[in-house]
Parts: sequence; C-alpha cells; structure tokens
Amino acid sequence: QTAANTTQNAPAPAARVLVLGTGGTIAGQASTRGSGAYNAGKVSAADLIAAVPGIDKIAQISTDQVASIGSQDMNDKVWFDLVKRIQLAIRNKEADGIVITHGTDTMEETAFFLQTVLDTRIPVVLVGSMRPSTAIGADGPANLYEAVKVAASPDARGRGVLVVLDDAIHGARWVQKTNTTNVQTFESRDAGPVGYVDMGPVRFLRAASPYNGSKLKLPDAPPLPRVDIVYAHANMDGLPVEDAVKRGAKGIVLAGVGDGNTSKEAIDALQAAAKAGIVVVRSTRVGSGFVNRNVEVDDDKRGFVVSLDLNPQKARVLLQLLIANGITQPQEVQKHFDATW
Ligand SMILES: NC(=O)CC[C@H](N)C(=O)O
Repeated sequence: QTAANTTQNAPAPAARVLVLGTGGTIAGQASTRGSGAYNAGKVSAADLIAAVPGIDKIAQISTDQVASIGSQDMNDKVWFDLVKRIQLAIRNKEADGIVITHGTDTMEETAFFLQTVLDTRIPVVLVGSMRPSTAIGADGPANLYEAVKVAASPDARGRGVLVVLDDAIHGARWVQKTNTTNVQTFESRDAGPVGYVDMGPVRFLRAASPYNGSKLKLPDAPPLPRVDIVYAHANMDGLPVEDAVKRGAKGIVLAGVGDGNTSKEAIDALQAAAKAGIVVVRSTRVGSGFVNRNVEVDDDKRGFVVSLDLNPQKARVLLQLLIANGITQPQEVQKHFDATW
C-alpha cells in the first residue's frame, strides 16, 4: 500500500469540530502599507483550516463564517449571531466541539459573554494569534491545531468556554490579554491556566467545575443595555461619571485605582448615579487581585456593587446581561457577581 492509500483508508477521526470564523489577526494578511502592517479578518476560517497540515487527522472539521472583523470592532450583533449559530449546532447535534477564531483584542470579553449565556457541556474554544497568517513565524496554524485538539477532547467537556493560545488553555472567567504584541500574551493571573496542550495529550490541571446550568438569558435582539466604563486616575473629578449618566448609561463600571478606589468627587458622583437607579460596579485598573466590599469605600451605604476579580471589561459584560434580565438591585447584582467565582 502506498502512503496515500493508507491515509485514504484510515478511519475518519471520531470527533466533529465546527470552526466558526469571526476574523482577527489569525485571519490577517500583510498590507501594502509596508513593513509590519496588516489587515485583520481577511482570510476565511475554511482557508485557515486548509493551511494547517494534519488538522483533519484530529477531528472531522466543518466551518462557517460568522463575521470577518478585527476584534476591536466586536459588537453585540456578532455576539448574538455567534450564540444563535452555536445554539443551532447544539440543537442539530452538529458537532462535539466548537472552535471560534477571533481577534485577541477583545477575545476575553467574547469568551466571558459566551460563558455567561451558553448552556452546554460541549467544549467551546476561542483561538487567535498575535502574528498575521502571512508573517514569518505565524503562530495561528499551531494555535488553531491546538484549539481543535482541545475542542475534540472528551476531557474538555463541561469546562465552560476556553481560550487556547501558545500551548495554554485558559478559562473565560480569568483569562486576559497582558501584552500588546508578544505571542505569550494571555494570562489568567490570579488562577493560572486550566490546562496545557502541546505535542502530548490535552492536560487539565484541575477537575472540571460542577456544571452550573443557570445561565443568563439573551434578549431577543441586540443591543445590550448601555454600560460605560469610567477609568480612574490621579486628579480625578466627577465629570466622567456625570457624562456617563447624561449619555444614558444604565450601568457604570469603575476601572478604579488600587482596590477599586477613586477620588472623593468621583465617588460622590457615583453615589448620585446609584441613587438615580444606575447600577454602579467597582472594579480595578490594576489587572489582578480582588475588589472587596466595604474596605475603603462604604459600599453598603453608597449602594455600590464590587466586581471581585472580574476586570472592568468583563464586569461590564456581566452587568449588561444582568440589566437585560431586569436584575438591577445592588444586592441582587452583587449576588450574581459573587456567583461567578
Ligand atoms: N493579535 C490580534 O488578534 C489583535 C489584532 C486585532 N486588533 C484583533 O483583535 O482582531
């Protein structure tokens, strides 16, 4: 038998993985603008898969293109389309695992959004790259191979939404981008990765968390309610908070200094917003650690919620979904933030 025949007669891989394309650097192509320049989201998911040798040996792969954007343009419409496409795949029993190719800029937000609304034990794995597909040493093909390997792994079931880049598997709850350009950009600072994927088997470091089927409902159509992030700094006044209120924000997340702090003026403006029924969540710009209740700020008195270790961009997503579900009382909102932990 020739090698070609052997390949032809080899049994098809057992796992079926659906790859959904959304764009990003992984689908990026060099630009005529010159050295280092590229345009995100130019290459289809099908073409990306075709460029990864041996990927068809680890899963039967199908592809669908949901969007073709740089993830800096990620928006509610694409999020809703993604959820609908994934729910369709689950209903039709189309796949044993799902991979989403995605830009890295907002990958942590999409991952956490999906984790908060999707009610499934099927592995959902987001993957991207830091170098465009046309770059020397492109990291996309290896990352895509590893993401499909994780999505096809029975051991990945029931672990929620995962992010795979650079041999590491991260949980949506903890992962964040930490470097603007380095291929080793994703970290789960307070928790560490949930596992590793390399030339060997997929390895998880912890037991899968108990399955929590109670997910937040998605409204029938976008957009999600407006929640603004206010970034704290030295010499802070109350104007950014007052501006958010004027624009009609239904919620405000403070990217606070330190343990979710900000100046007296800004805290008083936030208290006035909370009194007017706007949900105020204190998070931190620091990048790791918890924001705890009632430490330097009297959250009980001022009517605030704390984000624990959810970073501002993830706290914003959770708050949007809670407000969309009619959950706006600070104590109730706090319970939901506590329950993500
Ligand atoms: N490396 C990346 O994926 C970042 C590039 C691009 N801005 C994106 O998020 O889609």
